[in-house]
Amino acid sequence: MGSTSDWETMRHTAATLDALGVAHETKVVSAHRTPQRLYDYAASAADRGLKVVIAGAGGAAHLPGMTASMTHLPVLGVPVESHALKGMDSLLSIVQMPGGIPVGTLAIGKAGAINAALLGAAILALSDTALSQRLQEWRAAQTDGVATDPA
Ligand SMILES: Nc1c(C(=O)O)ncn1[C@@H]1O[C@H](COP(=O)(O)O)[C@@H](O)[C@H]1O
Repeated sequence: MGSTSDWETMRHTAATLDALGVAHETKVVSAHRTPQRLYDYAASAADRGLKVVIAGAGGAAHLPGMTASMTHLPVLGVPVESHALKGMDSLLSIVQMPGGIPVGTLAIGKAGAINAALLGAAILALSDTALSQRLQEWRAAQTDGVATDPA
């Protein structure tokens, strides 16, 4: 994530990955404030054994796109809700990538943070049958938890 202030949103990604039993690391890396850290992180990600990168950032959210430019791993972008523009700036700056360098863009805020974890897990589950089973169980539990009555 681009800042420690994004953790309030991105903790939902981490919590969902924990619930699914997906190993992960959490780091603060900013394309703007720590460009060398971003370069080192993105350029070494695949060699370090990472499989998917989830990048959350707000405002002028260049982090996901710049990460995607330096790794061939799938990059999922979470637009963190900004104060001034309610995350529309984050969304548009993540989703409008030039052709050739894709970022899989999720929804603004908490829902996007949760869904990034679920989508990342689904990618990993293509080659991990135990994770695929856990993901299906998670989905079934969610379905079971939806009430039929509103109150
Ligand atoms: N969008 C980016 C990038 C980046 O894209 O590299 N680095 C920090 N930020 C964002 O700035 C916002 C405000 O950060 P502060 O709360 O630290 O001022 C955060 O949402 C962060 O993701």
